[in-house]
Amino acid sequence: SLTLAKRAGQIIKDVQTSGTSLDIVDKGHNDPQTKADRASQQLIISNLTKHFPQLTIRGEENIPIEKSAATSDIDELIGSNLNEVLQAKCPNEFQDLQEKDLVVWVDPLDGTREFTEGRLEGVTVLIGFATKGNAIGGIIHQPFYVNGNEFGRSVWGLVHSGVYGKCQMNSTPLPGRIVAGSLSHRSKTVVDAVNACQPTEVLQAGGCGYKALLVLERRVHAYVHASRGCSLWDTCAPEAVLKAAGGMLTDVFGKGISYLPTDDTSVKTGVLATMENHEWYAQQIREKITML
Ligand SMILES: Nc1ncnc2c1ncn2[C@@H]1O[C@H](COP(=O)(O)O)[C@@H](OP(=O)(O)O)[C@H]1O
Ligand SMILES: [Mg+2]
Repeated sequence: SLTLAKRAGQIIKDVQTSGTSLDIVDKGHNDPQTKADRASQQLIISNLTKHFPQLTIRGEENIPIEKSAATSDIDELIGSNLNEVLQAKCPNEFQDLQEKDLVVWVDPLDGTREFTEGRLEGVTVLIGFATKGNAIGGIIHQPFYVNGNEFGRSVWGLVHSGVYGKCQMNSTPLPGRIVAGSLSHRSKTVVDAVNACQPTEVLQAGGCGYKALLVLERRVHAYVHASRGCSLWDTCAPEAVLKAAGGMLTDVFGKGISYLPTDDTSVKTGVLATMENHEWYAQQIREKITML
């Protein structure tokens, strides 16, 4: 999956630099899909299915998956990521997990609105793993990340094991109370919930995966999205990565999210993510907001 997330990121970059039409399909209110979303999902799901046919896989895009999209160059690339992956210790409780016990939630391109508008930092590829309804592992790949000579990065985590890849935890305490909120999906309730947290600063940014990285690296104190708009593929990988680092991602009222493979994939009670003081934020929101 790490290999696939990186390769999908390259496909997204290739689409962006090709300068050709993004072939945008409007999936509904403020929910675009581009050819990069479709190609990324084809690649990830066809290859995962080829290697692990018994997995339950749910992807954001409603497209038929073609077996021919699984290519052998992926098999060769997997070797180059094995060392990185094998450094992680698999916790005892997951050692007996079988393919059929896992549900994989795939967001092939999180932050599509930002992608179409050229705000590329917020674009991520998200692959999350759940068992018995709980998020246990996840990859957040950020194809347009730039840091010196580094272009693109993957951050991944396994609950009770740790967080791996390229992330830089801010070690100095962050002043004030900085709350990250949506840039492209703002309603009165979304704004009210952010304000309920008494922010000293609000950072509007695109993408659920990107905002989870802001929380993880302690560039914001909390990510709050009081909307019914996020889906399980948006939150599974971010939740697993944050939990692996000792943080939390729940609905805005502080209640856990179930990742069982139901037909209804929307996270109807919003998203709250923090590394500390999670319950305080949930309490502030509960006092001001009763329903979304
Ligand atoms: N009100 C809403 N309507 C539609 N989609 C929403 C939404 N709120 C959040 N989302 C989805 O949640 C993800 C993060 O949103 P945001 O950037 O506003 O934080 C985006 O995923 P995708 O880009 O994968 O479609 C977006 O589509
Ligand atoms: Mg998404």
